[in-house]
Amino acid sequence: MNVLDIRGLTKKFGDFLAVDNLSLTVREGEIFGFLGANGAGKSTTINMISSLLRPSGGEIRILDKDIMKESRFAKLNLGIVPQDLAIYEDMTAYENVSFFAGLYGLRGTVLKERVLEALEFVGLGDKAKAFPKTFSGGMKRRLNIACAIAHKPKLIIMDEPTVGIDPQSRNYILSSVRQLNETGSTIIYTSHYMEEVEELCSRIAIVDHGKIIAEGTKEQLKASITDRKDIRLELKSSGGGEGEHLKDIPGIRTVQQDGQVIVIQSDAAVDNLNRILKKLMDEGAEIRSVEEREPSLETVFLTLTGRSLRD
Ligand SMILES: Nc1ncnc2c1ncn2[C@@H]1O[C@H](COP(=O)(O)OP(=O)(O)OP(=O)(O)O)[C@@H](O)[C@H]1O
Repeated sequence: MNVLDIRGLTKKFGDFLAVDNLSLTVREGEIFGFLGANGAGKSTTINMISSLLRPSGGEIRILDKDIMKESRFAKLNLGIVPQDLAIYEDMTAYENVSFFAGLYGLRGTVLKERVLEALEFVGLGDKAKAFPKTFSGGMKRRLNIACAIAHKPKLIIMDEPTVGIDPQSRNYILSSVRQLNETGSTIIYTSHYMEEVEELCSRIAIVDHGKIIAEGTKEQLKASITDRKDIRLELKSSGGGEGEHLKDIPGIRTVQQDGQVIVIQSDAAVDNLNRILKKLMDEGAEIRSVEEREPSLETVFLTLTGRSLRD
């Protein structure tokens, strides 16, 4: 079954077309990656799915029901974790979750139980009476998630839920996403961290200038890029900057160096490995290992959009 069906969605701001005839289907049980560089149109699309913005054209269906015609049904079945924290500092953690659960339609004892359950789920069970102003950034992000899930929605949209938090909270959030998915929620996930998307998502859509320009599993997206390859080199030691010397070798598109590891994106058709190795050795570098591999998701993104996901 399709949890989300978007057909021909369009949003104009004056003359500017922020979302341009976008169509997308998300199936039950997926963790679906929704990727785009800054300004690509992700938030505008998400705001239309959550009825915060009115589309200029097109149709959005949640569980096969039009969200404009069946707004209560859509509200009950959708949970949104917004990019900007939507929590009230002067209300306790319990009151925050309770407020949102109420908006989503819960009442009475069920509401109380679900709020406590959601707080427990995000690891804030013992902080029900605490105020968010005493929380770390990671705890606030987790509270933001609790607010969106207490009503157990079928579809959860998470808009960059791991921005600006410590690695421990990030891991906690990533495993919560998996757990929510395993217990029956379909997830749409946006992030500027490609590793997260690569690890979590079963299917991915790339949006650029308001349009879907590629969609598929990681494997399908990687296989679609036949004209690029990644070369990964590890040096025995590094004085820094060895990769700089490689940029003018024919076929090389980008060179990224992180300590002893150099990752090169190159045209697949150009046989330049010998020249790369010779240049490094001429500079006195000692090479520990060399590996040619299929393009990473980052390379796929860069090739299709001409931009890096984190620009
Ligand atoms: N209310 C608005 N009025 C005018 N232009 C807008 C409005 N909201 C968004 N835009 C423009 O629409 C485009 C898409 O913006 P959107 O916020 O959807 O991008 P995004 O993909 O979510 O980017 P980010 O990763 O930075 O959140 C941008 O060029 C933005 O400037």
